[in-house]
Amino acid sequence: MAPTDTLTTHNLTRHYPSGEGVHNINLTIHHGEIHALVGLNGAGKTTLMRLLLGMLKPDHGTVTLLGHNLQTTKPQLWTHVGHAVGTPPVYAELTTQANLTTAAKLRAVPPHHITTAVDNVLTDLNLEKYRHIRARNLSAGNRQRLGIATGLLHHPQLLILDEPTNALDPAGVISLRKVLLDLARNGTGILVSSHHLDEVARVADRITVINRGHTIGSLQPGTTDIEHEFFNLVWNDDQHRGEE
Ligand SMILES: Nc1ncnc2c1ncn2[C@@H]1O[C@H](COP(=O)(O)OP(=O)(O)OP(=O)(O)O)[C@@H](O)[C@H]1O
Repeated sequence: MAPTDTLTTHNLTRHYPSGEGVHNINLTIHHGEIHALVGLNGAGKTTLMRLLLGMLKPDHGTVTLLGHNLQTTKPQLWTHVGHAVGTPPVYAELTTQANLTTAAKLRAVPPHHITTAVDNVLTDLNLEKYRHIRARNLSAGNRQRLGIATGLLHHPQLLILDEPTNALDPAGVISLRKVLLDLARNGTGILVSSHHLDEVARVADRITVINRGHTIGSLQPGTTDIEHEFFNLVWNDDQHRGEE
């Protein structure tokens, strides 16, 4: 693992009984980069992210996270990692503010900095007017904003977001884009999955394509016809794998 990497994987593999899963994934996320993961429904994006975060155990392969083997790492390491993968980790009965304060404590934000960290993320993700609303009464989009906010309010060194914009309105997409660019500018390595190629192409430094559980190539964020490039890669991979 180079000092510039926040995360590397080596031949990371997890098979489901159906034969699906992810196979021999070698991935790096550098400090300060936004690395996008794109693929069709069922390609393996969530499975891969869950493996990276220790939510699933691999059959083979390793994950090195901030220089530590994921299997043997100490709990303190997680204070440098943020994520929003799966159901937002929010407490339905707590207000937006109380959820964020709790998340800040769990992520070891110094006590004297918690109020500022919470206020900043409420502003950055336009949640200020929902500060005193219980999470169970938030709309789906605002609950997604809150889930993302709990994942990044401690300015982690590594941030992993699965489909963070799927419930967001255009204003939310723009707010999140700015937040991610600011974090990356300050050194956070970010892995973000999305179905929206145009959107990820605006923020990503690198785009990795995953298909049928394999990483099959990368796309250049500035490319004009990026969708065409994407479908070419997927189509060629499908032809190559046939009925495998
Ligand atoms: N717990 C599980 N048991 C068996 N198969 C699973 C399980 N979870 C996922 N799969 C299968 O593994 C494949 C990859 O699923 P995954 O959720 O990782 O894809 P994805 O790229 O995140 O898809 P989407 O874009 O639809 O969210 C799919 O075919 C899915 O049906």
